[in-house]
Amino acid sequence: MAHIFHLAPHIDTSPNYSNNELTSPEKVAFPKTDAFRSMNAPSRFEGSVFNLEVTGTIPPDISGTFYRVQPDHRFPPLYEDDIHFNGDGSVTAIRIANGHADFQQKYVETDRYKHETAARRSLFGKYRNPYTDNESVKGVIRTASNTNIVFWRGMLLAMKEDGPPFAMDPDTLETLGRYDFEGQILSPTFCAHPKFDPDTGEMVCFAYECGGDGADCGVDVAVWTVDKDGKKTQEGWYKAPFAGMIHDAGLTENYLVLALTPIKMNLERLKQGKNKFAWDPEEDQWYAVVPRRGTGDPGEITWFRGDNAFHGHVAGAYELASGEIVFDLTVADGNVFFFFPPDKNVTPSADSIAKRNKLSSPTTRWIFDPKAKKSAIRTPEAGDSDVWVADERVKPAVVWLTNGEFSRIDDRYVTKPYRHFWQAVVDPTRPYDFAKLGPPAGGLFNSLGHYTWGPEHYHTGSTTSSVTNGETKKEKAGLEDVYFPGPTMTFQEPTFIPKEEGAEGEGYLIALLNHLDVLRNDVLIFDAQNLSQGPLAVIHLPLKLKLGLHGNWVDNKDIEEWKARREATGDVGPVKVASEPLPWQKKFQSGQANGQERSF
Ligand SMILES: C=Cc1ccc(O)c(OC)c1
Ligand SMILES: [Fe+2]
Repeated sequence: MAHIFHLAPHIDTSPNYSNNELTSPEKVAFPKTDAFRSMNAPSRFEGSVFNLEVTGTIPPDISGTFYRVQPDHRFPPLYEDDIHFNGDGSVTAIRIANGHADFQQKYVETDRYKHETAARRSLFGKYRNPYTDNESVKGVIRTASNTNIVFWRGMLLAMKEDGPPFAMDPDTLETLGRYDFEGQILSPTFCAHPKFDPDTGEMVCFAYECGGDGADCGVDVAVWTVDKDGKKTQEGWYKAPFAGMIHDAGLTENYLVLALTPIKMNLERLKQGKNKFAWDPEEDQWYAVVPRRGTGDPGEITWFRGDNAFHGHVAGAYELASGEIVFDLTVADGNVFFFFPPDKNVTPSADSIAKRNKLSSPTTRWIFDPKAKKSAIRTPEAGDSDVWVADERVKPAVVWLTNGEFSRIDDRYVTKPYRHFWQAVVDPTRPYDFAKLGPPAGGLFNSLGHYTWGPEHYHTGSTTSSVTNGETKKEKAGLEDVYFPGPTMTFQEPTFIPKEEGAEGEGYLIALLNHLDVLRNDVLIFDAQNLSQGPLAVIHLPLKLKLGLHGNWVDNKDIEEWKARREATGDVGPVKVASEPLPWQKKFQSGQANGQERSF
């Protein structure tokens, strides 16, 4: 009898691509590339699993939900060489109470999702490149909402920096709609890393490439504060020195620090249907110190520049009594985004060989003086707008060779001196079963680390003098507590679960574990200050998720309190989603749009 694969050989052998482009929308074979292999093979699962299997004991005082988001392409991409970051946002909820855990997962129903569902195929093309889209979706918000999922005033916001957030119901994961802060924020782009001030309840957020239709490769940057009652209280519009990526930020009592990474957009390249970003190995890494209560005057920002490097994620940030800002993040010494190599038209001399596996990514401490002497410069990209740059280039104050990424802290210490941080760690000295597994999808994050800054780096309120010395200290700057699970496993980003009324760092750490051999995930829970003893509980998922980006823990008390406030009879009432197209869409509809000419 003929085997099904002989009757329908295309399932196995014929990818539905020719010349890199999708040929037939009816077939559903995904590319056979690394972006869709191993842990990142398409999953597309939506649903729930009640009462997950557990080994060990989930501490009974844990009561809340771990929300996280992953890119997970719903359909084969229009281009065979598509990247993981272009996948549709799929949100996972691990709900924990009384020692039990339940699982739910659902896609964010963005405008992109709705159009592609109706067509049963991909319509949006390359990562952040509308010139590669199907004609039928010109003028549609293209964000996949796949990078972060945060809890804000009783709703979940699914975020990606290329578009506005989408609001979801924390209980059902139903998508409520696009969220525009009740008409207060109408920018075409937003951020995936808003910061929450634990003292004031404010959300401080930002956007880049936000001056046009969200795809103009421009230098506009905006910063907003929304107070705890949802009212926008501050807005400042600025120009960056060049059109680069601003992915993460740090918040102190008085400043937002933005990290501008030398990975650059280019409109000509975009119009040619090519990559949005290209690594520029000849450009500096930049930081903008922006006052939280600023107005948009270019002189109120101080830009700091240091030697070329690639920013990872921010651990903590705070101000010293001297007024200087301590800003900690991982900084890699080369292009982490190997899929955005240098553009030969921009940097002809660049060495384009991907050397990601050799990158070093230490936790790097900078000390910025907001009162540093600065001068106005002009750049071709910023045109006739002044960019105020500190006269002295910056060097790291401390370089701690932690070799990880996805730094997290106890979020109650955002804006404050902190001692503890956690990372997904790359430990190349540990065994990895390469023969069986091939290259590790997403990177060799084979360990989880807990780091405690030593006494000389922990700045209690009494620190008054400048700690800038111009000399970079390369050192083990504190205690290292690392857990390695075995040669067939990697971790995703960890998230801290605070103990009620606990001191800084007192609580648990939750993280997804990837089993690369059997392609399945577990959720591990650790004593946050003793990772090396191993997990307290292993929650077994019966399926493989994808490699996600970011997640956050939400206490059940907050979920319940806001649920009551969001009832029709509650003091706040139901979430009000956007009711009108964004300004750039209205312009597009009236025919004045920046041209997105390319058609398919
Ligand atoms: C660093 C992560 C990062 C930056 C930009 C993105 O669009 C993204 O999508 C998942 C992820
Ligand atoms: Fe991020």
